[in-house]
Amino acid sequence: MKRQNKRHRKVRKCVEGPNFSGQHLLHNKRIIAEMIEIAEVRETDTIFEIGAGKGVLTLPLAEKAEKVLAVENDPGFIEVLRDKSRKHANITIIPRDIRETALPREAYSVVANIPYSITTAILGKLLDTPSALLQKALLMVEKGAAKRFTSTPVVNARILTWRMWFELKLVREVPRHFFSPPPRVDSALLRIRRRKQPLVPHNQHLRFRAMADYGLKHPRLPISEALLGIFTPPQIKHLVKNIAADRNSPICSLNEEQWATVFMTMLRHVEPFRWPKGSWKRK
Ligand SMILES: C[S@@+](CC[C@H](N)C(=O)[O-])C[C@H]1O[C@@H](n2cnc3c(N)ncnc32)[C@H](O)[C@@H]1O
Repeated sequence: MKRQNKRHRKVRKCVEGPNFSGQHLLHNKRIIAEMIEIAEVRETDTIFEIGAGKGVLTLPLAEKAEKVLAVENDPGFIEVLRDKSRKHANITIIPRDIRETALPREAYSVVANIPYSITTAILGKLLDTPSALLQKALLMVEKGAAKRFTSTPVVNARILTWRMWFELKLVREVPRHFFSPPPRVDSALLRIRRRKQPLVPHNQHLRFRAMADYGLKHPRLPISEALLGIFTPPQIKHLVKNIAADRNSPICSLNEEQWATVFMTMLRHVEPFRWPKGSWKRK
């Protein structure tokens, strides 16, 4: 271990513009064991680990899963990982930036203590395309981010769209002293599960996103005003009755099931030229 750390420091010195971003390594054995347990890793699982660091999660994951694909972009950590995983034929190290790494082409789950500075980019990569092969994920994230992804009412169209296909839950808060060095923010475990029944069909995700962007442009606007460009006033009257909502309530008060009904009603009863056009770009 000492030898590896020395080597790590040595390798770091040779790297141009070292990347220290988000390098808060887990050192608490209890939370590592808990993460593996909450993630419900099975022996047939392919685990995609984002930001493997020195492998504190990688090695126990490899004991449980069929294989682990460990993404890491710090050359020093990659070398430590290579050393440590020598005896584990089921670990593949992917020495790349996660933002430029292709997702697995087989069904996979994610277990990771991710770099917090690119949380939204990582979530977007995993969740923006709902028909992809992601089965479930357990991510260590900043507590504030976990709250934003899981809170109600939903004011963000992208997060609402994810929730049509995935259930997101903050499962536990994690104190700063479980990390070395401790981050400046509190952390939490975010569990993501694919819904057994998606609330709207997968192939409609871009169209749903366009409608969500339109509807949530001003989240506090009354339902009847926020949806007026899509539905006619008589259609809105039927719609609010159908979803048991008050036409004067803010549009952001709708839950995921109500949004699904709004969307399916639009597809069935509104002429396509009135459907909002997607103007969003993937970040
Ligand atoms: C919070 S640390 C977690 C390390 C390890 N999994 C642990 O729990 O101890 C995040 C890791 O992500 C790596 N990382 C940061 N940015 C990355 C990127 N863009 N692509 C891949 N890995 C990245 C860092 O080098 C670091 O090892």
